[in-house]
Amino acid sequence: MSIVDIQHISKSFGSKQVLNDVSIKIEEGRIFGLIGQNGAGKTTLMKIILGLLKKDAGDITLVGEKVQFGQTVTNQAIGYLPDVPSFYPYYTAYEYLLLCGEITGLSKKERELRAKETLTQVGLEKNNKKIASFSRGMKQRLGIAQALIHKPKILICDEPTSALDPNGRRDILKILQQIKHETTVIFSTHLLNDAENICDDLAILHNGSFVISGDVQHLLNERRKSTLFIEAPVQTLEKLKEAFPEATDKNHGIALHSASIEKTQSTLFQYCLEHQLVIHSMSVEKTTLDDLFMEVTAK
Ligand SMILES: Nc1ncnc2c1ncn2[C@@H]1O[C@H](COP(=O)(O)OP(=O)(O)OP(=O)(O)O)[C@@H](O)[C@H]1O
Repeated sequence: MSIVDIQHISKSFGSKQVLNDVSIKIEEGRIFGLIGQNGAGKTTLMKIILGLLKKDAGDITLVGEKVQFGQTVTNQAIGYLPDVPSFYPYYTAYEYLLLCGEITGLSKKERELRAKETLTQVGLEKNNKKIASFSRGMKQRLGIAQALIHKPKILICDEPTSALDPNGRRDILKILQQIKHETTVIFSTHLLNDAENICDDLAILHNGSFVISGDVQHLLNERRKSTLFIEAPVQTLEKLKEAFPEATDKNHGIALHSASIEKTQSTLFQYCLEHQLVIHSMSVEKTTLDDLFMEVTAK
């Protein structure tokens, strides 16, 4: 079931058209990656979903309700983590979440419970220090806890990993993966590796339009490459190069290009068996999100 339905959204700033008739349905219980280069319009679209920015045309339906600019009814279903979240530095994480819970209208008992639950979700439950001493990664995790305090159906994160080191990024991606069954995650990024690691679905925004969208694994499988890599002892590689003259050297093995990977794979296996050749590994070159992005944005 789609939890967010974006239909024919357009938005310009002066003469600059940032979004040009974009439509997409976002499915419940999945992680949706909104991918695009800097300035592609990701934040603009997120702000329109949040009712914080006026669209020029189109409609957005969120959990069955139409999003209206300036009205916050639909935001009860959303938790939002801006790209640079700001906090009161002299609070502890727990105190800060109690305050957020109060602003959201939770009762004292509910906010105490939710503050503890969300801190556990983001791995900050044992931290009693003031937020001022937090690393960027800890602040980002606290930002997620704050966005989840009212148990939203959707979490929108704007570039949540962009400013983090590898450990901080890994922590955030892990949290997003853990919560997706309860909270549909929409996150924007230009870090293709992060998107490939955790997104179920994605859409790539380029020149104001979605140039491609869909299930990530499906999109990558559709573009499966036609190169086979073989790693083997030197003697085997030499014999294979004689038998398959089209093979080229690659790293510590050989690469074989073929229109029919399966056929080549089986011919090669057969050849190795017949000649009693040992191979270490045989793999099909993987298409990455980076490859896909380059392909669809080059047009
Ligand atoms: N309030 C505004 N007034 C004028 N131009 C704006 C405004 N907000 C955004 N823009 C322009 O719209 C374009 C898209 O901006 P947006 O912030 O949505 O991109 P983004 O994909 O989120 O980029 P980034 O990854 O750098 O955050 C940019 O060229 C930006 O300068």
